[in-house]
Amino acid sequence: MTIYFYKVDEPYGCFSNFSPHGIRRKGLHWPTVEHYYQAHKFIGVEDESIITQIRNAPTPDEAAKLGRDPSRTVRSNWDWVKLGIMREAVLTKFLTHLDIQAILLGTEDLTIVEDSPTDYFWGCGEDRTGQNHLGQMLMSVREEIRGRLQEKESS
Ligand SMILES: Nc1nc(O)c(N)c(N[C@@H]2O[C@H](COP(=O)(O)O)[C@@H](O)[C@H]2O)n1
Repeated sequence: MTIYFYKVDEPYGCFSNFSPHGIRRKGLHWPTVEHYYQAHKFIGVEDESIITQIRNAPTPDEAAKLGRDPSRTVRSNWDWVKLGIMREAVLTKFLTHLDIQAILLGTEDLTIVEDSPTDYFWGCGEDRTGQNHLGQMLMSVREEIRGRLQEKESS
C-alpha cells in the first residue's frame, strides 16, 4: 500500500509542508515548513528583507507566492542546498509535534508519496512519474526518528 497525501485538509494532510505546524530554528519561529523553505531561497541575496516578509506571510500559500516571485533572484546555490534545508525543517517539524510524529511512525514501512499534480520534483506529478523528494524525505525522517527512539529506549 502507498500513502498519497497533498492537501492539508485531506488524509495525511499533516505531511504537507503547508500544514499548520510551526518550527523553531536558530531562535526564530516559522509558522510552517513552507515559510522556512521559501525564505531560505533568499539567504545571502542583496535585499534580504524578503525573508522577513515571507516569515510574516499570513498563510503558507502567501509564503510560497512570495518565494516563487519570478521577478526575484534566488541564491545562486539554491539547487544544491534546497534538499538539506527542507530536510532540517521537516525533521524539526516531526520532532516538535508529537501528535503528527505518531501519525508518521504509524505508517510503518509504507511508501509515502506527495500526490502533487504539478510538482515533479517534490511530488509525483500528474502522471505519478515524478521524483517524490518530499515523500522520500518523510520516509527518511521516519527512519531517523525511529532510530532515535530506539536508542533512547536502550540507554
Ligand atoms: N500545497 C502545495 N501547493 C503547491 O502549489 C505545491 N507546489 C506544493 N508542493 C510544495 O511546494 C514546495 C516547493 O516549492 P517550489 O516549487 O520549490 O517553490 C514544496 O514544499 C512542495 O512540497 N504544495
